[in-house]
Amino acid sequence: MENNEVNVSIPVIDMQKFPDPEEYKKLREACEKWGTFRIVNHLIPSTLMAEMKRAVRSLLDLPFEIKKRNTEVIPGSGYKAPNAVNPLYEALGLYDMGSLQAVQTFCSQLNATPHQREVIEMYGKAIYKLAVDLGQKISESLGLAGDFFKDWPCQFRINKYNFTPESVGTLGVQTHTDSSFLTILQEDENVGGLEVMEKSSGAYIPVQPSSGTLLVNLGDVATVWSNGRFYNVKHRVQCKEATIRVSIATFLLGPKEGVLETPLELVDSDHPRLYVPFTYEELRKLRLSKNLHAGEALEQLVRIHS
Ligand SMILES: O=C(O)CCC(=O)C(=O)O
Ligand SMILES: [Fe+2]
Repeated sequence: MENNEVNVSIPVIDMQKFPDPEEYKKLREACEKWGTFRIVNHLIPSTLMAEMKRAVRSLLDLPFEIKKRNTEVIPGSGYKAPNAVNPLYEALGLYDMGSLQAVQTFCSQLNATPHQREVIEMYGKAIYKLAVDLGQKISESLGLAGDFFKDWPCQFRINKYNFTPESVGTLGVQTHTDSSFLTILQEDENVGGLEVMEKSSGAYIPVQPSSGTLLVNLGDVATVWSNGRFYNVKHRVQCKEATIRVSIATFLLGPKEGVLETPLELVDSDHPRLYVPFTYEELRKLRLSKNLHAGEALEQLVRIHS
C-alpha cells in the first residue's frame, strides 16, 4: 500500500458551528475514523499565525551553537539536530507552552528579540487555549461533561526541513504517531508533503496545506483515553521539492501527574477497559527507549483479559 495514494480528503470541522449536534457528530466520526481533521474558523488571527511563522523561522535559522542551548525539560523536548535517520530535519522545542516561565526561558536561551517574545507568548496562549477547547469539544462529542484537559501540559515543536534537490522523493520524517492526546499543526502554507495513513485502507493520503486553517492529529493518548474508540493516526513527511519547509506543532500531551484515566462512562461490559494504567511519562519513555514511534507502544500496554 506504501505508495498507493488515493484521492480523498480529510474531514473539515468548523469551530463556529458548535454547539450544533451535526458538528459534534462530524467531530466524533473524524476522531474515530480518521484521527485527523482540519479546523476552520478557529479564531487564531491569520496575522498572528504569519508573525509566528516569521519568528520561528528566524529562530531556526540561528547558528547551531545557539540552537543547542534549547535543552530538554522532558525527554525529547529540546533541540533536535539533523541525524542519520532524518538528516534533513531539525526542530526546536518547548515544554510547557501553558507556562509563561517556560516560554520566557525558551526565548532567553535563543536570544529572542522583544518582538519575537511577544509574538511567541501571544501565539502560545492562543494555541494552548484552542488545544484545551478542542479537547473539551472532543469529550463532549462522546456525550461527556467535565474539564478533562484543563491542567494537561502542552509541548511545542517547530520543525524545519532542509530539503535539497537530491532529497526529493525521500522522507523528511519517518512514519510515526504522536504520543499526545492531540496535536495542532500549523503547516507550511507553501510546501506540502505531509501524508496521513487512512485507517481503513492503510493508504497514505497527501494533506494539501490550506492557509489560515489548522490541522489536528490524534495521538496515542487519545486512543487510550477513549478506550480504543479514537484512531492515533500514522503520518509521515515526504520531500516534494528542494526548499525549506517549516511547520509548527502544539501537542496537548497527557495528565501532568498520575495515571492516564479512561473516563468511567467509556467503560462497560461491551467496552471493557483495554489498557493497563500508566502515566504519560511511562508512555513517552517506552516509545523513546524501545523505538516504538508508530503506535506499537500501545500494543505493549494492552490489558490481558482472562
Ligand atoms: O511537519 C509536519 O507537517 C508534521 C510534523 C509532525 O508530524 C510532528 O511534529 O509530529
Ligand atoms: Fe507528528
